[in-house]
Amino acid sequence: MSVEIKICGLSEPETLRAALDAGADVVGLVSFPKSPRHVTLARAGELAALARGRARIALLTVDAPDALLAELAAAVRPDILQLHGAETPERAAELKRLYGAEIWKAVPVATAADVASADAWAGVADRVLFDARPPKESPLPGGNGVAFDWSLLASLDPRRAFVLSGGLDPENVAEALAITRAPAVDVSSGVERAPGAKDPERIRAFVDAVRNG
Ligand SMILES: O=C(O)c1ccccc1NCC(=O)[C@H](O)[C@H](O)COP(=O)(O)O
Repeated sequence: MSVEIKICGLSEPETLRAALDAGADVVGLVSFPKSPRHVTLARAGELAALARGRARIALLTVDAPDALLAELAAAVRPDILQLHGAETPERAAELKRLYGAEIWKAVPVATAADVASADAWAGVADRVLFDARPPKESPLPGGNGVAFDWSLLASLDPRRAFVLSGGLDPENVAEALAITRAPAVDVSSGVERAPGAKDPERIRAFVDAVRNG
């Protein structure tokens, strides 16, 4: 089966189109004001309208309050809610009920125990997204362009619905897939020319590296 590709942190129509044209399966919109990839409510709605029907849309939030989530969900109509904060399984289940979207829960990984902690999300998260632990000085819980030790995932059942994330790029994704046999990959910094500025050429190179090694 082909590996699912998510390009995250798209914030401009031009680069969103590049991701869609390259064949991304999922496009991610970040609502987190400290992020260089943050999109306003209006921009999120505009980008979602461009993507709808061509790729699934992931809305990424970090402990967003109810009122903001309701506004974002109305504007974006996300297929996926990707949670990067301290959400509990109960909160995630509530959001799934409210918005009828898949839940992808980011789990930061540095050790085997971190990977095992993902079991707490069984039956609640449709996917666990294994991401690197953010560097101490980073204001961002994700999107830091940092990889973790991929061998920590090597014994996971590839039939399990997980997403490999963190520090992937066109140059390393084939090796990451060979080690983890991940059914899906997620990238942000690795397809940028500067923080928040996606590079269409690197987006195409990433998709090509996943599809063709
Ligand atoms: O991308 C951001 O700026 C961001 C901000 C706040 C929470 C999460 C964020 N990104 C999460 C993602 O889904 C990234 O794609 C994932 O962490 C991988 O990022 P990268 O290592 O830069 O490829």
